[in-house]
Amino acid sequence: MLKRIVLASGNAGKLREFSQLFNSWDIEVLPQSEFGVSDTEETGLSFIENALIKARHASRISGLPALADDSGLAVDVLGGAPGIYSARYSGEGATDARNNNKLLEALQGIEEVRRGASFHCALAFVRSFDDPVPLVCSAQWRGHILTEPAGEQGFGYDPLFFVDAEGMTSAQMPRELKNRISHRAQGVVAFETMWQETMLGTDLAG
Ligand SMILES: O=c1nc[nH]c2c1ncn2[C@H]1C[C@H](O)[C@@H](COP(=O)(O)OP(=O)(O)OP(=O)(O)O)O1
Ligand SMILES: [Mg+2]
Repeated sequence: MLKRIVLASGNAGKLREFSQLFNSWDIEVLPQSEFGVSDTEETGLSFIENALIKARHASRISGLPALADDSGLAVDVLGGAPGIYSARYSGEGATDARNNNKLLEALQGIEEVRRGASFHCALAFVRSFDDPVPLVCSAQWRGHILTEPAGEQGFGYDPLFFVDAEGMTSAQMPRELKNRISHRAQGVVAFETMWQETMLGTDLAG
């Protein structure tokens, strides 16, 4: 039996990472665009709520189980901003470049030791749009925000996110490294544990 789930995201950077993160899984993870699912409003007040909203929306339209990622960057000295508003940080027509510029402006004059930040990733999986027992989990990744961008890999805030343990930004990491240690990578590990505890033996997971 073909096991297919919809990946409820329109972000090309995330989709690239998920295709590697789910590479070894015995399921087909297909982007929502293949089912004509477009973005929905992210009205939640937390990463987890927004992940659930996106997963339910994609499942409703595709008729398939769906997995969503809601993620973002929380900067300590900004009280956790931009947080769940990371993608919309620079307002109407926001792009990664504008968001990064706005972040640099917000942190102007702030010394390195006070530039700590975390990437957050919430994952939500629903078997159907009205699934009363979704699988949800989340993970964080610690770093600090540089004063200028470095690196070409990845997406979003990666060029500004310096990971001290690796001595480089997440945009300077080879794809394999980021996909071993990132908030999203850790989230998928947590998700896999829940998946094995609840889904194995069901139709979906075989
Ligand atoms: O590994 C990452 N490296 C760099 N930046 C990242 C990462 N992970 C999330 N981010 C940033 C991008 C975006 O500014 C926001 C996610 O917003 P978020 O609403 O979850 O995603 P999105 O709107 O781009 O696509 P979608 O909602 O269709 O999944 O956090
Ligand atoms: Mg979004």
